[in-house]
Amino acid sequence: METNEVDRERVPKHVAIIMDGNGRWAQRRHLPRIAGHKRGMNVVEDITMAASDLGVRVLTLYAFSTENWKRPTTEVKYLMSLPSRFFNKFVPNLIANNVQVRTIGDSSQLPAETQRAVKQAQLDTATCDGMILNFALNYGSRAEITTAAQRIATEVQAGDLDPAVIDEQVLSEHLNTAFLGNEADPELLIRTSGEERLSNFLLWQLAYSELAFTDKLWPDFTPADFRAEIMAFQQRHRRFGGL
Ligand SMILES: CCc1cc(N2CCCCCC2)n2ncc(-c3ccc(F)cc3)c2n1
Repeated sequence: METNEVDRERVPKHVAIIMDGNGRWAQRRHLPRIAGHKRGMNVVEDITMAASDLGVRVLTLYAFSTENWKRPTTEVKYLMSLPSRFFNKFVPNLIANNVQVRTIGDSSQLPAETQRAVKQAQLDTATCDGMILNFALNYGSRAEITTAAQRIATEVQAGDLDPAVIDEQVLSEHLNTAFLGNEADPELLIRTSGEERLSNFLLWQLAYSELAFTDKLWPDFTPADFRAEIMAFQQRHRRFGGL
């Protein structure tokens, strides 16, 4: 049965998004690339509210990859100012909607001001027990898995871990997403701008996820587009009287 409403009983618990197309959006309008990133930041708040309203438990957003350092210095500098801009503008609304901010990735390499803003936002929202808004910052999945392997090997070497007990659960517990427990693996990945690649994002966690690719550029992605992706996900999982 087709429907034009989201079934709130079957909303994916964890949704991950690769927010692509910001530079292209600006170029099509003969604007500087950073105009696309600025617009994209406002879309982050719109989609965060839409996801929270639908009852999504975890929303993971790929904000800055380990590969993004290769971009022009001026663009990286602007990107690194966005967390502060985001929180100055949206923290009151996040708290009003009980949204908790978390991050994954190696934040130690970010500028001090960026780290400060992110740490402050996590402190300000630590008691919120609604949706978790999880920013992937200076994140790379292969680096995450490599670090997990190194940590497991160190525990074995120290005699704290028997190699015989190393299973998928043990590896998951050593990933950045371990704090998400049973909700660490996204049920749905959305990537905007028409690119159909994972780009070193959550490679372990996405093993069984539905992958949705839309041609919409991130700055043009609306709450209605987000709800349409959730409905499409539910259509893929529609029950025909079975389990
Ligand atoms: C650090 C790069 C970056 C880029 C970026 N863009 C640019 C590229 C993607 C589209 C969205 C806008 N956003 N948008 C929000 C944040 C943000 C990150 C952490 C945080 F705790 C709060 C907000 C952000 N961060």
